[in-house]
Amino acid sequence: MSNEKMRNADGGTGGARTVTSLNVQVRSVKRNERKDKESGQRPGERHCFYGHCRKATNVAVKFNADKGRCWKESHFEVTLIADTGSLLKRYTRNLVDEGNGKFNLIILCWGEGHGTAIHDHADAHCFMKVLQGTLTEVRFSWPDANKMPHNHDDNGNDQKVLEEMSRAELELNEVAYINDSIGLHRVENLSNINPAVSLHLYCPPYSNCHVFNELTGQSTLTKVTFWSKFGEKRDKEIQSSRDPEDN
Ligand SMILES: N[C@@H](CS(=O)O)C(=O)O
Ligand SMILES: [Fe+2]
Repeated sequence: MSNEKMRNADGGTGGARTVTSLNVQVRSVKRNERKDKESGQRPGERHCFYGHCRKATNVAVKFNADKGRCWKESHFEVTLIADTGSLLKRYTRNLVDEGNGKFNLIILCWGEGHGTAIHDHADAHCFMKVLQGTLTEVRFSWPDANKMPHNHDDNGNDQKVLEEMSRAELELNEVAYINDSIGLHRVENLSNINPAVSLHLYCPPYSNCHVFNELTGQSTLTKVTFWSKFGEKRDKEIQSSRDPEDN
């Protein structure tokens, strides 16, 4: 985990609703590219991402989606309308930019105790940076009936559970990276008193992923949804559909 995680010198937040400072650099891209080649994933695709906040609520992201040659710059107004308070039962996913179809930039707002189910990332690269609070990331191996540790259910029956690979606390300004070749994960805000906010970049964007039952390894395909898009709250009906955070 620590190899994929790095601290940034500056950055910070001005509260749950507005991003006031952001500086993300992912220096492990080369290593991840190599991994991808080894695992045969997405041949020919290379991705690299960094963001820099020029002034409050403006985030510029340079994103390379074309083999390291052509840099595309976009500017985003990042206004968090999401409420991280206890009235919402689960974290909210707020789409900031669709990157012309190349990536999704999303801000996640986590109330106290909010967390995801164990999930994959639909073969996408996932970068995340903590903008406020602390998040805990637990990584799991993909289910493999031959390797999964055994446990006993309430009736004493033998069952195979997902294997935990690592557990890490991601603190303010820390950055993490995961893709499906690394494994599955669950992310949680374990604090009882503090909300958390994180910035996520998914490349390519995806609209479905799998959630996994920790006790059996069984997976379910799940649609991912947004609580808000471009600063506008989405319909209640859309928000209430099943999300990866539903267990
Ligand atoms: N990948 C999750 C959030 S995470 O921090 O695991 C999602 O997009 O909802
Ligand atoms: Fe995730």
